[in-house]
Amino acid sequence: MPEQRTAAPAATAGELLAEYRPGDSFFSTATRALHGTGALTTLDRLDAIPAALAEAGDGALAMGAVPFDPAQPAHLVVPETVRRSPSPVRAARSEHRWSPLGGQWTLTPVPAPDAHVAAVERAVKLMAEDTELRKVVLARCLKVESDQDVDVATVLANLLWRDPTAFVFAADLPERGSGTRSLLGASPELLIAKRGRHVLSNPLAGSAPRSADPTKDQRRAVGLLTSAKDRHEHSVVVEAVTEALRPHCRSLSVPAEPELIKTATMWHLSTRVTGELTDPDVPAHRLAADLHPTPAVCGTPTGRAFDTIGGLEPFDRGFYTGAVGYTDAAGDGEWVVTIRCADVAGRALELYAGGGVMPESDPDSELAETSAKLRTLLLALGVDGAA
Ligand SMILES: C=C(O[C@H]1C=CC=C(C(=O)O)[C@@H]1O)C(=O)O
Repeated sequence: MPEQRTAAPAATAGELLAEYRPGDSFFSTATRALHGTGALTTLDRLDAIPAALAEAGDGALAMGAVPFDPAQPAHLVVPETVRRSPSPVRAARSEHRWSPLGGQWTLTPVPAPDAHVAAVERAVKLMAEDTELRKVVLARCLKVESDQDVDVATVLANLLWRDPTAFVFAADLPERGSGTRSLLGASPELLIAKRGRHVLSNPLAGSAPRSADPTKDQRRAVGLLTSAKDRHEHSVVVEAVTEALRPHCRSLSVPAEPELIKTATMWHLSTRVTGELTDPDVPAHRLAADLHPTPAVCGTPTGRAFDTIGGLEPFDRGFYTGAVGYTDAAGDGEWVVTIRCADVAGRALELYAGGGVMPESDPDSELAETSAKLRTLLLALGVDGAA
């Protein structure tokens, strides 16, 4: 295999965005961005990354996406060329504007909103009958079709413009028919970041929609922070993340109380779990695989929740609620939870949003929460419809 080429760094993430073409890989955090073009090789398993990177040179990295179902193939690429931008991505906001996408849109919810409410009711009933089942994350899909090909680069730029501190990504996916297929999103949730000995995971769970009215917005934030149901939902995820990281860490720090974080559309309860690895050679993707799927996207206990989701959701999640990110040749990397995302091919997009269902969940509020979460992508498309 030829070695991966590292292009001269770009001054800004906006410069990288301007070079992005469908089929490329893009990943940005609040402080830096990466753009991969071409493919030296593609891989369908995370554990194939170290051997591929050993052939691709000292500074090489692999990028890509892992589906929700760990038994399904991943789609990872060792790009031919990687270009980085080390500057804060926030700057990208002043560099370009939100751009409209042309075309007429048709929106089809799958399942219909009433059916999602019924699925949540069913999950609540299942948890009442079987108290071992403590949490199930139920999602819905919104099929969005345009009368023209979707301009993937503009959707990506709009996502970054609205949420410059989110983890904004574009990953190439295996084609369904003809043409490229991409996974695009702006996730607020860090599954794992690993640098040398240090690891950070930032589980989120417990949500409230933002409001344009500042007083209402603040009230919702305080309501979330003091909600017993949301704090319970959050603690289940923190517990699972801590348990998955503990065997790898010689020290682990877990704040006792969650804090609030906000995206352009949502408030979330957030906990930053930090640790020091016993073995600094454990690569980032291995930690991601051990953490995935957390109860932020699946439930507790994992196997029971996974089967319940299979019985209640009328679609295959595919790459939604998987993980997306990169690992470099040193084993360092960042993997985020694939939420607030869309699977795009040609004129069609599939948008997804879900929420953690607890024994005390209110089904109508769960539906409203998924509608609010879908707005991340709808705003990037410029679609102003009720989801
Ligand atoms: C599953 C999703 O969100 C997860 C992440 C943050 C908060 C969540 C919640 O409050 O339910 C979910 O666990 C999604 O956005 O589709």
